[in-house]
Amino acid sequence: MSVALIWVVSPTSELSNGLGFLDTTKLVDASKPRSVLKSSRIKNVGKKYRNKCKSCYANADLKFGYSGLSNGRKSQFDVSRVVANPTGELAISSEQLVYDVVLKQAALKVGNGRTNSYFMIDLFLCQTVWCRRTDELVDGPNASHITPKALDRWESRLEDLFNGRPFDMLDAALSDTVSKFPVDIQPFKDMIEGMRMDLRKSRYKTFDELYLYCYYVAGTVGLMSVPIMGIAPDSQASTESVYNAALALGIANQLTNILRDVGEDARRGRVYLPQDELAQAGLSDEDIFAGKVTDKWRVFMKKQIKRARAFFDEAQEGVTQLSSASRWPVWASLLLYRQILDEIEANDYNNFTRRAYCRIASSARERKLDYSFNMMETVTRL
Ligand SMILES: CC(C)=CCC/C(C)=C/CC/C(C)=C/CC/C(C)=C/COP(=O)(O)OP(=O)(O)O
Repeated sequence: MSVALIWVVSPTSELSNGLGFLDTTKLVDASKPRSVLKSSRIKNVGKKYRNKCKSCYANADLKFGYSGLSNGRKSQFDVSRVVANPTGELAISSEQLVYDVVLKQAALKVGNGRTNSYFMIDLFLCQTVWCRRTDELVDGPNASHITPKALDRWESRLEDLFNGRPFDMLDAALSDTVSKFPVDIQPFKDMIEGMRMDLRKSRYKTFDELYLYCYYVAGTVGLMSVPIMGIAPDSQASTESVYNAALALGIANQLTNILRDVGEDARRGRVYLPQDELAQAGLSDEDIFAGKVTDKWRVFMKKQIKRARAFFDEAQEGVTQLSSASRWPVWASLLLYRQILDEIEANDYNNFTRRAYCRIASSARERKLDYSFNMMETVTRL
């Protein structure tokens, strides 16, 4: 089971118009028309987000007052979540907006994961197959033929399968899963939106923009997974905090992927790094295309790695709350994926021409991963 889940938790996927936003939503510009969804979000922003606590967000430098899941809940609406967009207008951060989806998911009843393990693998596979097929649309062999229209068709197929009208056998398997578990369509739609974003965009001005992309392509997978994995019956944690941790794991994985693949992405003309942070570090796209490891690059990378680790830390707190059947494989995947960050460091931050791999457990002890192993042992005893 563990092996299956380790791979199950690796699809790349993404969020949509369903979320009601594509770029940061303006708080103050009343002159432009907005959708009803956007307006209602804006109205509720103080109420809805005042208990939100994450801070591994925004600027890797400035906002590392990170406070995790179990502490640091803020009693006031967090002003630091309101960011200024490049034109100087105040806007709600992507993290705030994504959190709205977390709250929506958390309101659905989650089971305790007391399901036959093989059955659970089947369910995961259905979901993973769908994520993989979605990802293949923009990353697979036919990617150059994929248009926004094709993604629209994929989305209506998704709606059909959620309504019990699957198109093919694979859709039918997922259709069956979503009829048995409290799985919401939103993260699935949002993943398709991530594919749309990938079609139209190859640069991210700020971390806020990148965060949204990471939610679309990976955070969604975390949200989709919780209802199937289930929460431990004796867990004292709130459902919201478990979803938050799942979201954080998706974001952490995607940020890690991005840092690992800088060179590969640059060769495809893509830079998934916040442009403003590159500029602050005295770097530009040209430096990335040149692919030279300089001191400036090392400093920049250290901050990016620190941020990714903060998301892993946040995720870690939620893993122990999962049902016992899901805990171990999620832990294993978290530890293995986080190791990629160590590998980037070990490669002296050369992620232009050297690919960082996560080494498999057998060599872990020589690689001084005793800590990780102790953690795994602890978790399996829980
Ligand atoms: C922590 C709690 C409470 C629950 C866990 C919830 C889960 C399973 C979260 C994991 C989410 C996840 C696996 C997101 C996908 C992340 C990602 C970047 C996958 C990379 O996919 P590929 O495209 O296959 O990567 P490669 O580029 O290596 O091929």
